[in-house]
Amino acid sequence: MAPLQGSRAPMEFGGPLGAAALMLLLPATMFHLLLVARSGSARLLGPPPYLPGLEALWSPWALLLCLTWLGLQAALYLLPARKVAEGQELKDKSRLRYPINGFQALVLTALLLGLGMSAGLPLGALSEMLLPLAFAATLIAFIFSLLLYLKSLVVPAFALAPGGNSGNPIYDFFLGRELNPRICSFDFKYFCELRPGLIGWVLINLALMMQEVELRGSPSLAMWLVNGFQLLYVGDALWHEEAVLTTMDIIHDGFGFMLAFGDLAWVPFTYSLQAQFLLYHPQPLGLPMASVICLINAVGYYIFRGANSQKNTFRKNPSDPRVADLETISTATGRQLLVSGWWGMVRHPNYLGDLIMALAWSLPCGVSHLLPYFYLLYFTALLVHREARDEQQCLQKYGLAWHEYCRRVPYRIMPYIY
Ligand SMILES: NC(=O)C1=CN([C@@H]2O[C@H](COP(=O)(O)OP(=O)(O)OC[C@H]3O[C@@H](n4cnc5c(N)ncnc54)[C@H](OP(=O)(O)O)[C@@H]3O)[C@@H](O)[C@H]2O)C=CC1
Ligand SMILES: CC(C)CCC[C@@H](C)[C@H]1CC=C2C3=C(CC[C@@]21C)[C@@]1(C)CC[C@H](O)C(C)(C)[C@@H]1CC3
Repeated sequence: MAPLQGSRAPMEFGGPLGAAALMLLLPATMFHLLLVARSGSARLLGPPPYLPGLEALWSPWALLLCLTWLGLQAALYLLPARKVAEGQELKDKSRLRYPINGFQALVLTALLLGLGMSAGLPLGALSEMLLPLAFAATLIAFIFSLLLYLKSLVVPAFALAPGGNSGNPIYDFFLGRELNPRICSFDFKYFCELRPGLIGWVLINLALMMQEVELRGSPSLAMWLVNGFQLLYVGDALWHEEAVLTTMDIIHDGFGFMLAFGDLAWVPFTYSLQAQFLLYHPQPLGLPMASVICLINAVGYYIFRGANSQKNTFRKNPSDPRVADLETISTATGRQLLVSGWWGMVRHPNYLGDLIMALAWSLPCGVSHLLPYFYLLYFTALLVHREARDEQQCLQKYGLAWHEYCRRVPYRIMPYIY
């Protein structure tokens, strides 16, 4: 068994008790949302319309479909990539290599789907199977996390994540012990973060749109907007796939239940909530309002992409002409921090852009219900918490220089507010 790390990171998420509560609460919330979205009243805060029995949740076909989907995405991951990128330096000074072919996987999935649909594949029927599919995905996430936990017990100490090896099995199962679990060159965390869940999300959105066509003859403008905005977000993530290698999830967090469930179940089945809502609660949307919503999404995307690209370009090559003129602070690690451009506006401009987009994804659903705004509420909480975790890590990495950055750029996410 791998020894525990010398210096243990402080526990997050409320320790073992918080982790245990989240492991129950997250799947329960996901099923609540799935049930409520199709109910007449669609009340986010009310009780679910009914409690489904096992026969409504369990379907071997749904399990088979989920496993086939994972198999297809794994096969696409293994196809030759246009580029192989190196990750950040690890504790043993090595760097892992990652295939950059996520966008190719999206395009090939779309082509296969197009072929399937022209051969009569009833994609809309997927929208009737969301409950058993979500159940199967949750089951897979639990079993997968257990296997990951067992695997982590036999890896050397340097392969463990800084946060997920507290010695408490519940906490470590939740957060993930091993930083980069792999079999040969197949990296499970990197694969799950970007492929099955994100592509699954847009697939579910499309299925809901097809079902709307079946029911009402044509897709509504609101459904078009939600599908379009979220496809742009997923396409962007896969186009800029290499940038995920510098996120907290890849660099810092282990691969445990939180990310396995988040990637495989939470993202596809809760992030598609607006499209689910629209299928059962059609909303009128005029062109002027639709134009305003498109503008909000465009502003959000502009900030999100501008900020993420600026940081990624700077981290790759600080002398790149696109960032060379920006003002910086030097740190004791030899790395620099940007204090002008997007990163001089607030300390997390990318979160601000992401939140503005989240608002634009909910607005097509009107203002009669709180339910489609769940993503915005959850995402605000997630990013506020994530920002605090990142600040803590940056303070540890950069010490005084980070204090100086906070003095120069006092707002975290929203200028003059937070
Ligand atoms: N849709 C979703 O569910 C989610 C989306 N996201 C999105 O993912 C993206 C990535 O987010 P995340 O990984 O949390 O964090 P960031 O991309 O914001 O990365 C934070 C890191 O950036 C570096 N950094 C911070 N400040 C500066 C600066 N001034 N100059 C240069 N480098 C700096 C630090 O790392 P270092 O110095 O070591 O480089 C810091 O740890 C965001 O756009 C976020 O909105 C995130 C979570 C969920
Ligand atoms: C369910 C729990 C409360 C928490 C689970 C969190 C995960 C769902 C998210 C953690 C970080 C994520 C990122 C993206 C999706 C959601 C998760 C996995 C991301 C891939 C979305 C697309 C973006 O462009 C991105 C920057 C690549 C994102 C990276 C972080």
